[in-house]
Amino acid sequence: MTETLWIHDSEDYQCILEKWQNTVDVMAEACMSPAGFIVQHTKYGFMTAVASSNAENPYGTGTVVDPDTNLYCKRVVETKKVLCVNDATKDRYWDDNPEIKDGLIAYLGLPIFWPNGEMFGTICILNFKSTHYPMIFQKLMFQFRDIIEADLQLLENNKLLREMAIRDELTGLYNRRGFKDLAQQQHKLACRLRQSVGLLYLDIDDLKEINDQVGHAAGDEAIKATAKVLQEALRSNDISARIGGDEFVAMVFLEALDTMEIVIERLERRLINEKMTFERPLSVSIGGILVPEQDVNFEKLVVSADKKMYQNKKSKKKN
Ligand SMILES: Nc1nc2c(ncn2[C@@H]2O[C@H](COP(=O)(O)OP(=O)(O)OP(=O)(O)O)[C@@H](O)[C@H]2O)c(=O)[nH]1
Repeated sequence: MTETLWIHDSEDYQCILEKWQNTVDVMAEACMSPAGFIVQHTKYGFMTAVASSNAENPYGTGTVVDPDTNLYCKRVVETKKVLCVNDATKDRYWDDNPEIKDGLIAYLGLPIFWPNGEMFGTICILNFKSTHYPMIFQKLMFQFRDIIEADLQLLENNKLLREMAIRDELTGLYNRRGFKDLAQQQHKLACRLRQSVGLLYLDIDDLKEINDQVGHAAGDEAIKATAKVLQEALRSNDISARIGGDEFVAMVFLEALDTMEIVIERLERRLINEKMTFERPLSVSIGGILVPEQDVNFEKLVVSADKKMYQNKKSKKKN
């Protein structure tokens, strides 16, 4: 959740930033402050996610400051507590604070937390003159902080729900819906780049037998092991999904020297060598087809790849 990404770079947060702008403007006006901010903190530093739009505010939205800079907000992030500075020029601690150089000598700020309790950043107001902030300002800012944290919770919940709709719970791979959406997008990109694309269909051999003879947990282990091999053996831009009980698909982007046979052989080698806790090698049948450039119907392509897989499974059973 708290990956070190700026919320500014995430599409999910664009809708909320507009609302936060109004919040910060109202907060600055109500607290008679020339500069109010919501600041995000990541390992890359501090960013003014939103800056109040007062004409005299020296810092605009999107200003990034190095993580080691002795900002007022840095102190809030370190202590995870409210910070009230009436006049920073009277305290040597702030000698190297760059905000003083810009005239902002008074500060009132509170920490903001992500829903999982990690630090998000701060909400704060600053002033050009020595200021004794009345308690009502602090109360007001706590209220605004609660609104911001509720927004973060809502957005993270939405992200989680969206993620759950496209992911398979057991393996963490995409499910059928997630695969279809992403594969369609990536296929278009590959066509533009004139890159060949393959579609693989994988089906675990005799999973019913494993379930019946060794137990359902062993069956689950075989499914998870197959998913792990797909994740590890394919490239990061290839797309893997579990689309049924013991059925998987993968869209692979073939590099110049790769052929689909080479990719399939690599997968087969990795699968057979995968260590299981039960006395049986992991055996998976694979079928692959090349994806045409035009008019792609993924449902039909998956059926074709499935047929190819089935031929391979039949020929294995004969041997
Ligand atoms: N352990 C476990 N088993 C599952 C899961 N989903 C489906 N299965 C089982 O997977 C088995 C698949 O059986 P089949 O389709 O007959 O395939 P198979 O036994 O692998 O036989 P072949 O495909 O012919 O090699 C069924 O018994 C399902 O109950 C799951 O999430 N966990």
